[in-house]
Amino acid sequence: MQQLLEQLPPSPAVWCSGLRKRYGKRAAVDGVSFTVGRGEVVGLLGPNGAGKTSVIKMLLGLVRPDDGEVLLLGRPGRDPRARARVGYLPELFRYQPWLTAAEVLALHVRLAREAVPEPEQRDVLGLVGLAERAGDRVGGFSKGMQQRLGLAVALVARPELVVLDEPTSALDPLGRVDVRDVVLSLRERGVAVLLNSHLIGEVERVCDRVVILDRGRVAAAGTLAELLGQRELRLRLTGLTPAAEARLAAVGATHRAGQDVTVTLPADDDGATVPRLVADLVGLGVQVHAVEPGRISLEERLLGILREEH
Ligand SMILES: Nc1ncnc2c1ncn2[C@@H]1O[C@H](COP(=O)(O)OP(=O)(O)OP(=O)(O)O)[C@@H](O)[C@H]1O
Repeated sequence: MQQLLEQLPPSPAVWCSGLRKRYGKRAAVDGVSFTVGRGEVVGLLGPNGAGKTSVIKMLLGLVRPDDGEVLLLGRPGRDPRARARVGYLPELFRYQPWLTAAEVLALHVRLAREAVPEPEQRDVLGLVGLAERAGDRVGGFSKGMQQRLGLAVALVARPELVVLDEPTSALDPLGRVDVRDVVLSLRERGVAVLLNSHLIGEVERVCDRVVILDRGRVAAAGTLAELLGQRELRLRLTGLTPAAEARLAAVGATHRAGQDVTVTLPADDDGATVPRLVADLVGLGVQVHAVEPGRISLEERLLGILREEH
């Protein structure tokens, strides 16, 4: 039996099915199902009031769903053994103002019952850019510094799943880049991340998959490639010859308007198509004035999906 269990693929980091929550007459969450695989970074997007925070709170057992099931790391969401392996940065939070940053981390390590040695705790403070403030009381921290500390709290007890609710709302542009790097390094280490953010560019840069909520329901979900569809390449070229035109057509459907040429890139492009095409065009005597990706942005796609729904 044990052997059989070991052969099973690891259960997803998050699995939820049919989640529902009503507040009075209003359905805040109305049948939401999705998964976050191990080591996967999934973005939760949607307009204000779509139900994102309610979903996150139900996943973490902080709000009791009216209906639906949650499994975290293969265990029921309310199981403390599952919760101990989950790092959470809430949307709104306050740490004890009389504690220092290092003391807040030590407290959360104790709460998670994980033996994280002090140097490792200090490294986590360094990771979020608070190394020099470890001994300072949290009461004197700016909002952005509190948010960085919140991120450190979410990371410190070696979680297998990290849930970040608006992790960069108080951060300056540099801080946002730091958070992006943190998320990417979590993914590299096989830690799953569920990220709720209004910053679509941020989601687009770090997420493998996106779940779009609207009025309590999943309006769309998929990988960025699935949601954004086929990619295009826009080129500005002069000196096109029939041979160069044939080379362009070999990549995919082409559309030409004067010097501007649009080519559809193959769905399985491994990143080598564009540099090879440009090198070949130059080799064929074409002058390449501009090359730019023509993929629609996640923001455009999100607005399109939400408009269709309303
Ligand atoms: N404790 C509560 N009592 C009453 N209504 C609530 C409560 N929590 C959430 N709601 C309602 O549920 C709906 C979803 O709220 P939720 O905070 O989950 O949205 P959200 O997508 O996280 O929004 P935002 O992007 O503005 O943070 C809203 O209509 C909100 O008013």
